[in-house]
Amino acid sequence: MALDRISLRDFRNHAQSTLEGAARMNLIVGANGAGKTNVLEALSLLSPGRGMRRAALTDMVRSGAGDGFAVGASLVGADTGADDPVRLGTYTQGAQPGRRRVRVNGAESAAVALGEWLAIGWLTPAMDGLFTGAAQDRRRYLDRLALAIDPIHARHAGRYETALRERNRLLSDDREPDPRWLDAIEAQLAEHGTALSEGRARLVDALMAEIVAQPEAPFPRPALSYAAGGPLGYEGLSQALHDHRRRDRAAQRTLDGPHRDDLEVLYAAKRVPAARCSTGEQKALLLAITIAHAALAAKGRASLLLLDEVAAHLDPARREALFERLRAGGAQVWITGTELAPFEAIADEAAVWAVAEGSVERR
Ligand SMILES: Nc1ncnc2c1ncn2[C@@H]1O[C@H](COP(=O)(O)OP(=O)(O)OP(=O)(O)O)[C@@H](O)[C@H]1O
Repeated sequence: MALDRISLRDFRNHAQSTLEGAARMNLIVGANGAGKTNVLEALSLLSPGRGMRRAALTDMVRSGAGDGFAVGASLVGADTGADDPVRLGTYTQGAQPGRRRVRVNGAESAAVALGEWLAIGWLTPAMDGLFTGAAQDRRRYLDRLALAIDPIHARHAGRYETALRERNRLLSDDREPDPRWLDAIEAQLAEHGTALSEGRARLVDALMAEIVAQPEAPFPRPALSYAAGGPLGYEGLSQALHDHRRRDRAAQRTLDGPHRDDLEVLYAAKRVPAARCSTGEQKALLLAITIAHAALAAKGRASLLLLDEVAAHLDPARREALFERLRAGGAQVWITGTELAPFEAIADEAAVWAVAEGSVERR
């Protein structure tokens, strides 16, 4: 299962680009600012969520274009019982520029429907600070990985966020909150919060099982653990929320729950937290997680792996090892680079796409 034909209309600097006949390995090559990452970002929108850059939809529309953008792709080899490819598409319209629409086989669908066909993972230079940065980014990262495996995870995350905002609003109000209203909101928090924690913990377990099955060298093996930010289980969480109303009111925010979770990552062999590893080691740990996740995601559904500027920073031995693992995994891979030289080892088996000034040509 893989994408075969991809088209971008009025997306970033691409007026109309079509990639016909994508391979299992795809190299996107071009000068700085050519529009390579834009192709990856367009692909990332074929999953629920805000895409690889978490950008506003209006920023994605090509400057000067009149009526929104469109990204479409056909998925071949899916187990549908028919030979026809599955057509996936997402677009915006000028009349409602802030609304992303999704179509599956021509029928208007919810964004989560994309997740039933495709699991998409990515690694970008913007993620370099993941281990040293804010816990919120690691939670978001965990959720993105989890929703690629189980699209329903996104719904729990959304509902939890909504209920959390509502409880915090009530707690910071000057008036005493209505306890029955709090009961109802806390029931929502406990329900979706429990599903969220369970989804994150399940993901970490599954990732670890995949990681230990991979060879240790030359990428360091990460050890992941899920650090819960509140009591686990419906009863425990709803009781804590109920018992801590007074304290949370003083703090004007909710202090228990999965919005306080974190993902802890160690360089396993050294028992050193990832945040204290070198830049190169951190990148290698992230790559190891990314590859393990793609392998996990490829079970049962088409899996796409988007690697933005990843190869240039690896020494030749690690680069070769990366290609080896990508070959062994089941994901369709998209890698960007400013030149072809670092990819010589896979240039024969890969489709090479040359990008220049927002247009794409097959080499
Ligand atoms: N909405 C938009 N309309 C038109 N052009 C845009 C839009 N958004 C971004 N761009 C342009 O797209 C170009 C950047 O494309 P992209 O990020 O894909 O580059 P790249 O090929 O990955 O480059 P690098 O190698 O430097 O990372 C920039 O020139 C930027 O100004």
